[in-house]
Amino acid sequence: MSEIRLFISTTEKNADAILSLMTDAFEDEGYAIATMEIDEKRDIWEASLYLMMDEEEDMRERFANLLRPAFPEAEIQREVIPDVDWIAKSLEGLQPVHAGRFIVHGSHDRGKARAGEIAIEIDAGQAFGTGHHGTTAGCLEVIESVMRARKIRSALDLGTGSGVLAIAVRKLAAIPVLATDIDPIATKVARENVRKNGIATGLTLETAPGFHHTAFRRHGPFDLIIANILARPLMRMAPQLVAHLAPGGQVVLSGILANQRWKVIAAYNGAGLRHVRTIWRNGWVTIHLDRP
Ligand SMILES: C[S@@+](CC[C@H](N)C(=O)[O-])C[C@H]1O[C@@H](n2cnc3c(N)ncnc32)[C@H](O)[C@@H]1O
Repeated sequence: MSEIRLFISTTEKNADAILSLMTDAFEDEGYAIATMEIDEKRDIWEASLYLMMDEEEDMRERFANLLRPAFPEAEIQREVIPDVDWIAKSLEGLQPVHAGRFIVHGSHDRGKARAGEIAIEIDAGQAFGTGHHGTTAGCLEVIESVMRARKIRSALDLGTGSGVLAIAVRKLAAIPVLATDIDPIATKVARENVRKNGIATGLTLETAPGFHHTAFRRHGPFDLIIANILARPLMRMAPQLVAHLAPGGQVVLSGILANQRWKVIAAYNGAGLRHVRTIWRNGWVTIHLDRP
């Protein structure tokens, strides 16, 4: 058995319809994953279907039959994904990651930032958030664009993990940032990373589940709330999260799979927010919403 990728270049207009066709047709088979990868700068949208199967088997015809009625021009490409060398992969995982203007790196890669890049030093520890995951990278990109376009005076990073996103906000602007995590190990790791990044003041770390801590009332309401958790808890906490958002505030949510995004957006629309933009990174989406 090998991993095969069938993929098709498309446009923003057709992306949703193609992804839905793929998910509906193949998801019950258990071995297929449909994802959308987007290169926004070059406006390239690529819908991919990953399948585990014999290398000789070719599903292109079945895939083409599915797409042809709506997309007769669609050209399906196929590649065999080489077996993963996990040692090489784990070393690759230690390489610096570029997301927007940020470069997230370990201590061994200090000084690798190029002119204009903002360096964040995170050593892989027991907390999530080295920048390699599509959710973290997506958040970093959206945070940068939100903070470039709007005046943000305070921020909350809920589910801070390694502290990477809170550190990113603080590196963009000298504003007060509250960063919380349900996991005390994460807040300990984050504290160490905050120190390593030379942030001595203005970033408060607390261990708290959801919004259960007096710090939220003390520091809020916030102009920017970032939460990279998962779709279900994000949907559950929509009313509370919005209650801590200042008028005109901005929200960045991640930890959401492509096919869960409409439910998350609906939950936040119901709580009074407006959808601004969604970006895809490695099969995960990051959503930007605001309070009109
Ligand atoms: C996917 S990690 C994100 C880490 C980091 N913010 C990033 O973007 O890389 C999610 C973090 O949220 C924390 N978390 C999960 N549920 C939470 C909750 N209800 N309240 C606070 N933190 C939570 C987890 O412990 C974990 O550290």
